[in-house]
Amino acid sequence: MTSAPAFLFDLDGTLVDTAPDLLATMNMLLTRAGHPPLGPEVLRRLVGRGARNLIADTFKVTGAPLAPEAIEPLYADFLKDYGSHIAAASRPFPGVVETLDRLKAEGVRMGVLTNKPHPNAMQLLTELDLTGYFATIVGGSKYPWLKPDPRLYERVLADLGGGPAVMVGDSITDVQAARAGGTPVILMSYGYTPEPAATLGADLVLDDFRDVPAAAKRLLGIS
Ligand SMILES: O=C(O)COP(=O)(O)O
Ligand SMILES: [Mg+2]
Repeated sequence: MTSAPAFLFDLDGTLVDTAPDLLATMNMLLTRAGHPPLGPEVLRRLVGRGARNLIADTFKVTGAPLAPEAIEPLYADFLKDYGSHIAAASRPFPGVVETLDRLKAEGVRMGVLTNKPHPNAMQLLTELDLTGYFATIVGGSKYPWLKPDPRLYERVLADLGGGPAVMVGDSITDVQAARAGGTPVILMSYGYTPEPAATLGADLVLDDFRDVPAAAKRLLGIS
């Protein structure tokens, strides 16, 4: 038995730097529609509220907001294109794999809770050989809710067997989800968010993923 808490990890901007392949897909959709491409810094401000919101926001910042009925066909194109190169350039952030290895060796329960469409999340984690760390993986289209809906958080906590848990993410939806679920939340400073992570109300902001296990234990008062 371990005294460690369970961990719920966000995916994009927390475990994996997905910006390069997301950028390629968004720029394909934009240029095909006759709009200028986005730069990486703009994209990094828009990721985190699911693919449909990413499509709507991406077109909005190019000066060409979409009619609501235009989003669904673009979502279908997004899934197809993104799935064809999802891990071409996307890689785990520094320290992620070694930390997951360590936590797994300690018998810690871990899950992924992401607003990324569920098939994309499964494919990405499979191609990067990361699925084996997680007892549960919940992507944005698995249930009819996105983060920060508390029903989603409850499901994932239940999947992990209850008990103390910590959310590790990069954006405001991660903070709101954890608050609704009553668990502490750590944000990674290198992630995707329009506002600096330090302003989002997390219990702690970390620069290095390797510091997550010790910080989580401190937050929960576990030695
Ligand atoms: O919005 C997305 O597609 C990814 O979001 P995530 O940060 O919840 O993984
Ligand atoms: Mg994120």
